[in-house]
Amino acid sequence: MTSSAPPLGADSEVGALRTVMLHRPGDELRRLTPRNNDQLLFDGLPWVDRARDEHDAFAALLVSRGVEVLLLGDLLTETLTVSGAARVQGVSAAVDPRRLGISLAKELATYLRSIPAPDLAQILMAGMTFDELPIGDGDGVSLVRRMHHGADFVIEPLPNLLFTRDSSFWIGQRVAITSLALAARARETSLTDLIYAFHPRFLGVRRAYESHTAPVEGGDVLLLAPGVVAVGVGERTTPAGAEALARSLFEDELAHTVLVVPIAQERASMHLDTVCTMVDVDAVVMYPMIQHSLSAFTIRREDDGTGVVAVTIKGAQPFLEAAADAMGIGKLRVIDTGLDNVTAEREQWDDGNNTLALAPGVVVAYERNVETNARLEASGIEVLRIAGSELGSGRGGPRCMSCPISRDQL
Ligand SMILES: NC(=O)NCCC[C@H](N)C(=O)O
Repeated sequence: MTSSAPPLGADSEVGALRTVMLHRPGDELRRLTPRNNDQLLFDGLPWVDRARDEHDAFAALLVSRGVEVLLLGDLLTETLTVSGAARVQGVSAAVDPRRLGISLAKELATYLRSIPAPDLAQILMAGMTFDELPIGDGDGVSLVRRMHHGADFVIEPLPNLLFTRDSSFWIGQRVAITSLALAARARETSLTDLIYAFHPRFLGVRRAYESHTAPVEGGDVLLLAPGVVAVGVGERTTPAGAEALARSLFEDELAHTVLVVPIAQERASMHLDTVCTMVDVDAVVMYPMIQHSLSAFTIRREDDGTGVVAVTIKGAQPFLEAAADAMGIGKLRVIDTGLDNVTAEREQWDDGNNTLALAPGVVVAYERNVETNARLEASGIEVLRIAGSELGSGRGGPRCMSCPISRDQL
């Protein structure tokens, strides 16, 4: 780390953002077809060049506001360049003998370990088809090769890498590599794991939620205030994941209170951050349809002075009340996405609630959510608008597309 780099870590969603990890859309998005887009968790087929333009504009906006932008693809290439162990691990997570058979898997793994780092990074992100297999079928006896269609994947692509918030998140000075619930995304964490383990920028960084496997996705984790974390439980993060995360955060003294928040198990609200994000130290933007029904179980770390971590569970009670209590504020202000149900539902679907705070009261939002953005501004929030017509087809907004690596402490 250079001496001028800001300290790593985050204790809130709104402290001034210093460093963020984004993923510039790449060839993994060109893998999407009408036949696989549902399975790969996209609602349509993005126009990739335009998505990249939109993303470049997002990154440029952050840079213009003094934020250091790190790109996942660059970090991965640098990691694979400096570390042989990273290569071995990355390849073994991508090459699956159960799918390819032992001989093809072995041959492919040997080949991949030998290619230049940028090419390997590209394959680990964008995958590979049988047509693209770089090794010949020698004596022509690979049943796997004969029986697969040329367009089938030898290595599945990772189009959802774009949503860097989900595959890792920082809490305190530690990073958590998450455990993604769905097959289409599971391998993403093998890449964030490599980056944080082997990239020189992150040497010495300690882990949170280490070695836990119950599903926890970063989009479900909201750092409400220093020591206070909300965890959504729904389509992705499971009750077991929330419980394990809470215990782990307590043991590492990264939190004293965790609010576990049930959310509808459906695509529109796949993560807590699709219905609620923080826009100021005491304010959230929230989908109005859930404002009065959202509840929370409050789990607290009890310290009896013996060093043994005990927990208490309270609830469920209304989320807004539980949050304000835990944060030690009288009231959590709510800015909602509109009174008209149809507009609110449309803007929630288009990630109106999924804003990224650059500082208290300053957020990045998709321009298309006109009503939500107007309501944010009417409440005194500065809204920096970005285009997202193509980026949005994966159903994620500015918060989903960013993993804050360094924020000023509150
Ligand atoms: N935090 C988020 O809500 N991330 C958006 C993830 C979208 C992605 N297509 C997914 O379904 O996982």
